[in-house]
This record gives sequence, structure tokens and C-alpha cells, in this order.
Amino acid sequence: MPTPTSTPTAAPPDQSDGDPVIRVQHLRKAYRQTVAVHDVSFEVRRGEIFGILGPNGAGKTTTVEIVANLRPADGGRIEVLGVDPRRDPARVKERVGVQLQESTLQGQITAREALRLYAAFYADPEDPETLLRMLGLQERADTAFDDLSGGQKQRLSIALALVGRPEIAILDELTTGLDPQARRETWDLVERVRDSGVTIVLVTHFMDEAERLCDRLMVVADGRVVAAGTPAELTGATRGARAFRLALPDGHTPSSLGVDTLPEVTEVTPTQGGWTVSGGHRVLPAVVRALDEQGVVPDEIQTRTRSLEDVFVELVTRTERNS
Ligand SMILES: Nc1ncnc2c1ncn2[C@@H]1O[C@H](COP(=O)(O)OP(=O)(O)OP(=O)(O)O)[C@@H](O)[C@H]1O
Repeated sequence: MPTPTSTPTAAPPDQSDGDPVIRVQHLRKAYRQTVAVHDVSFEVRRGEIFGILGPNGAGKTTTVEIVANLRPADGGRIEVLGVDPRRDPARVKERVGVQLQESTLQGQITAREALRLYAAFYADPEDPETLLRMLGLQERADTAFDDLSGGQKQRLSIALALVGRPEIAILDELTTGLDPQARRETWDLVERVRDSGVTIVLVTHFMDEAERLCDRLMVVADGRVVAAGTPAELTGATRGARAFRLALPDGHTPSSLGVDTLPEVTEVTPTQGGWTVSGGHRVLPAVVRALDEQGVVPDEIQTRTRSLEDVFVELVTRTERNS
């Protein structure tokens, strides 16, 4: 069974809004030959859901484990609720609840027993029965962990992260392996937890999850922050950015037709059966005009709102290209 990640005497959350509860500057961490985190800086504000997105191996888990004081950093400055986790580990343990990837409990323990056991580590824990109700687990409270569904196990691991009444909850790969309905239920639950005053740091590589849940987020690739902002800022919704899918007749590519060098085009990325072309407000007419001038009729043009996934793929592709 994993060691509980928090200990006694959590204070009730301070409800004052917006001030940073986590400040990370120039974080660096290497594991022997692998530099997992090159240079990561960010702030998490009280009461928000802050997302950390990135492809596999980007350094997301390493970053949050350092914030939760489960690993030492090699460099940089970290402040959690005003203190350096290395200097005051007890305070961070008291106030930060962590649900890490693949948290597994001993197979025969029931949800109720696990919550009671974890609650015993705190002076003022949340009532396990309240958590069971809040997470919709009361019907399954006496079921052995091994017999719970994936979604129920996930909800139990969130409950365990919340049992110490943390001010900050770190949720890592929250919905990996869940079916669509269980994912949606888990999202609703996370919003309820945030609404109850807990600041949430959400590690994910699901764009839909980030778009739906996060107030602000950062995209990490290869141990560096490659973009940060609200989902709307990142997708360019506030700047009138556009994207569309383009399929061309055999023998033509966007670069052979000079599409990628048009001033209106910011990015061309390959997608299944074609390319995603992104740019400013006038990107679509500019590309259609350029193709027409060369006598090329596109096989397909499909417009849609630029999603966080488009942005993510562009950013990660660009980072890989430059590294
Ligand atoms: N304990 C460790 N020892 C050695 N290398 C490690 C260790 N933990 C992580 N790494 C390496 O550090 C890099 C970053 O890993 P990390 O788990 O932080 O990334 P991540 O973004 O959370 O990835 P994922 O989405 O796959 O969980 C990877 O190359 C990984 O192999």
C-alpha cells in the first residue's frame, strides 16, 4: 500500500481568491543521464484548476512530485503555500493531497477501510462517510478494492487525496483507462472539489479534459514550458486564429505549393490524409486563393474551431523539430 502523502492537522482552506499558492521558478531535475525537467516555471492561483499538459516523458510527473516534496529538485526555486517544501516538509504534507498515477491499494481492503486508515493519519480529517457520499461510492463502500471498477478505483484514489482536507490537490492522469461515462463523472467530481475551495493541479495528456476543466494550463514538452494561458488564449479564440484541414490531389503538398510560406499561415502540420493549416483570421481565403492561382483544386477543405489538440500537436511537433 502506498504511504499516505499527507499528515495531520490540515487547516480549513483559506478562501481568499487568486493569490499564488504554488510558485515554481526555473525548476531543473535530472535522473542520471536523463534530464527530465530542463527549465520549468509556473504559478498556480488559489481556487483554480491548473493543468499540466504534455506528451509522454515530458517531465510532468517529475514536476508535480517535486512540488509535493516526493522528490528533490536539482535546481530552481519552489514555493508551496509560501514555503519551500524542502525547508518545511510537514507543512506541505499537511496541506497538499496527492493522487498519483496508478495508485494501488492492497486488494482486499474496502473503500471504507482505506479511507478510515488514511484518515487516521490526520488530526482533523474529512469524514470518510462524507467522502464516500461525495464520490458516489457509498454503495460500494464495503467492496474489496480488487472488485471495484476502474472508475470506482479512480474515485477512491481521489477521495484518499482529499481525506486530509488539503488546500491543494494534485491529480495525475486522473481519467486514464476510464470509459467515456466514468470520465465525465470524474470531471464533474473534480469541478465539485474545486467549487468546495480546493486548488487543483491536474496532470493530463488528454486535451478534451484540459479544455473542459482547466482555468489555466501550461504545455510542457521535453522538460520545458512551451505555452501557457487559459484554454481560450492557447487556442487563439481570443485572437481570431483559425485552422482547417486540407487534402490535396496526389503529387501536391502544402510546401510544394508555397502554402506554408504565405504570411497568413502560422503552421502546417500533417494529419491523417492531409494537413492541418493554422493561421490568422484570413488564413482560409488566402490559401484557397494561392491554390486557385496555381490551378490546384483541393480534394477537401474542412473548417472547424481550432481545438486545444491542434495547438498541442503544433507545439509538440515544433519542439521535437527544434530539439
Ligand atoms: N525514477 C526515474 N529514474 C530515471 N528516469 C526517470 C525516472 N522517472 C522519470 N524518468 C524519466 O524522466 C523523463 C520524464 O518523466 P516523467 O514521468 O516526469 O514524464 P511525464 O511527462 O509525467 O510522462 P508520462 O506522461 O509518460 O507519465 C522520462 O524520460 C522518464 O523516463
